[in-house]
Amino acid sequence: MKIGIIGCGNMASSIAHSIKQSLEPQLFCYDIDLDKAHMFSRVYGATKVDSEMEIVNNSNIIIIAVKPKDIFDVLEKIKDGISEKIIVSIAAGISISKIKEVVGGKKIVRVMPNINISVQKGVMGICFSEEVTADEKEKILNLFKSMGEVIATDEKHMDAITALFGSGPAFVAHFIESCADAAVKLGFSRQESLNLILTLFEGTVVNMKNNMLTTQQVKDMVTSPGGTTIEGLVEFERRAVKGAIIDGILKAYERAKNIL
Ligand SMILES: NC(=O)C1=CN([C@@H]2O[C@H](COP(=O)(O)OP(=O)(O)OC[C@H]3O[C@@H](n4cnc5c(N)ncnc54)[C@H](O)[C@@H]3O)[C@@H](O)[C@H]2O)C=CC1
Ligand SMILES: O=C(O)[C@@H]1CCC=N1
Repeated sequence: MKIGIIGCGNMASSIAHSIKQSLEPQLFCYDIDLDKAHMFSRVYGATKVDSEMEIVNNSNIIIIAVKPKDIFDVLEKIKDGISEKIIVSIAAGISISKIKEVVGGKKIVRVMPNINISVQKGVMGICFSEEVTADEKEKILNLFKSMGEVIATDEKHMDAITALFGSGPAFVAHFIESCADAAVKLGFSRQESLNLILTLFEGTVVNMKNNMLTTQQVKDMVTSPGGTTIEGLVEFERRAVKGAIIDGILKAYERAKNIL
């Protein structure tokens, strides 16, 4: 499989790291920032090329991993070489029809991954333009399934997937950080706090999954009448923490719908 990557930033690195764990693709890379392309090629064993079009000429699958504001520039540069090749866009909020406005009726795949793909624990949304054949869909689905859980979906759900799962790692990190700050406030060192809180999160997730526990069951098991936990939960409710988290995700969703 020949995979070309245009834009060698955070997501491209997560994708390359993940692909290298399970598959043996031939990787090609290009970035307008030459240092980034150089570093990427060294770390992931990718062949560095000198232009967007060279990526297209060398690859069957072209992953565009630039910021949404830069994608149309890239599409303009490659549109005449795409032909039957598969274009994969991971840009937030950029629809297949917007991409088609530049490149025409080509084989386009829109994917919304998250950084957790680098440890094969991503949650990804994926949708296809009608030009992509059933065989090609299967090939692309298998590629991304090697990086985590894939939701093959109607494009109308992609902005919600962006808010929930694309942005999700940052939201989870924010909650982890809040707990670690509390631990520091209570006298634990910063490093110790982070490690302990990570184990708290990991342990809770594994416990819930292995024992098929609902959130309510966990809360009931932990919360003693008149005890410590209810004090914390009541304060969270008083401060509307749950509402704030839901509103934050909805803000991210609105932004995904209006990214440009
Ligand atoms: N960071 C994340 O967690 C996620 C990001 N995304 C999407 O992935 C895309 C990339 O995001 P990041 O990796 O975070 O950005 P980034 O800023 O880390 O990487 C983008 C790279 O594109 C390069 N670039 C810009 N214009 C270029 C061009 N014309 N040709 C070649 N390279 C060019 C930049 O130099 C940079 O290295 C965005 O569209 C974003 O919406 C999607 C899901 C999650
Ligand atoms: O913040 C962003 O716009 C990108 C899309 C999803 C995660 N990061």
